[in-house]
Amino acid sequence: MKNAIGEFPEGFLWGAATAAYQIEGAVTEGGRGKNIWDTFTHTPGAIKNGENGDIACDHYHRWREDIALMQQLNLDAYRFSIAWSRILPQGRGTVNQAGLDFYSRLIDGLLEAGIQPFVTLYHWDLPQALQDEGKGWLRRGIVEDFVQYTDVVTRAFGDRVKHWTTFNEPGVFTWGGYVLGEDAPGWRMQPGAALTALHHVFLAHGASAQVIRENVPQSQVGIVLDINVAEPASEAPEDVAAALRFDGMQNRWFLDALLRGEYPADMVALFGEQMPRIETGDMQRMAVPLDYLGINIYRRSVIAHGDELVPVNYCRVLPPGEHTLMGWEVYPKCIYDILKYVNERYGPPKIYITENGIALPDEVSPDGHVHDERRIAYLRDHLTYLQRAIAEGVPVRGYFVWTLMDNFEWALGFEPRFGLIYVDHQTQQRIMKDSGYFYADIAKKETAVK
Ligand SMILES: OC[C@H]1NNC[C@@H](O)[C@@H]1O
Repeated sequence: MKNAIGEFPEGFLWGAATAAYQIEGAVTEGGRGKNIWDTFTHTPGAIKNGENGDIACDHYHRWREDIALMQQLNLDAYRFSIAWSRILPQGRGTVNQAGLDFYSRLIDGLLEAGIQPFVTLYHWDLPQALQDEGKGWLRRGIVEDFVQYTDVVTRAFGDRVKHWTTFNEPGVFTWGGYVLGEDAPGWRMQPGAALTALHHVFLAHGASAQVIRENVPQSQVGIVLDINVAEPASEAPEDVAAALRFDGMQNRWFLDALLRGEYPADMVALFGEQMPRIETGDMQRMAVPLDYLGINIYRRSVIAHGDELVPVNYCRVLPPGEHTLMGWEVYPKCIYDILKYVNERYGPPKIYITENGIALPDEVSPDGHVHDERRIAYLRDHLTYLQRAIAEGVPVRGYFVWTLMDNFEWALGFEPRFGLIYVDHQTQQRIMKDSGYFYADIAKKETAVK
């Protein structure tokens, strides 16, 4: 298919992405159980401006309106996550039928609108009961809980949902949750805990993939990683070494484990005593064949030696130039670089860009529109580099903008606006931004030539 950016493969999917806790709200409705982000966002000082996702975009009640907006965007696909605690309020055991019913209606609505559902099983919102019982992902038994959750959901929706992502950005919610303290459950400087949690997440990923394939004929199974090419800030040996360590932590730890069944030796040596307990067969259990790799990419990583974040000892250098509201550099070539990096080293069968977007201080102009020219430029420039990588043979089969509509940006609250659609979080009014119209034109199918 051809559009204003260039030529894309036939069947290329144009999508947008969201996550349950960031958009749904209705945290005490429909039988939903508490999760660790409910707890974390109500912890004083945890979230900027003391904000939380109790209401968020009220998507739980407005999902029909939101599907209509997806149709205006000409979306082929919509990536969203299911809240585990809506399905199993206590994390295991009794199933909440109202939770299944909500997602069933949403999925039917998407299919009626001609939009393919791409489901993420876990986008950070662990049922609080599992955290309380045994520290959540630190308990190896949680793998069985995740298997039960996978089984319930894939039996319920496998007749209509074919694309299943097990986890979104496992590195972010473990490193953020156990080292940086920026994500739930908010622990700090526990790298050993992060690595143990991550090991159990990897095991849960492998076990979940097996269940998905048993329950869903013709399923496509993947995982979503936030990988990022590391560039040394200088040619100084300590910066080059730091960039290699960063590459090991940010990229090879995940790609080697999940695609090759081994942790990278240099990082195993570096982590030493912090390494998780690995039982015989673990590495084979996690490295199940994948139908696709999801890549979330926003920026490049310029890395120098640092005294913090022991033992990886790196710090990010922010180059001059344009930056986003997240403090991230705008560097469109990052999407080309990461795709070439992954394809040349690991050669996954299929790749989706599962998140790419920019946080801006969007405002509604007096004319009632949101003129977000910077987002249009960001999308255009990244898509141009994406098209170049595809033309050079990288098997990218779809692209999802982060995000459909302005939503709850975790520890930063609602201030960073990433959406193609503006949301007034007081009134819940939705306004298509100029970038939404731009993207709708990109995604529009060529009208058949009569
Ligand atoms: O920071 C922007 C996004 N990054 N990936 C995970 C999403 O939940 C975030 O909102």
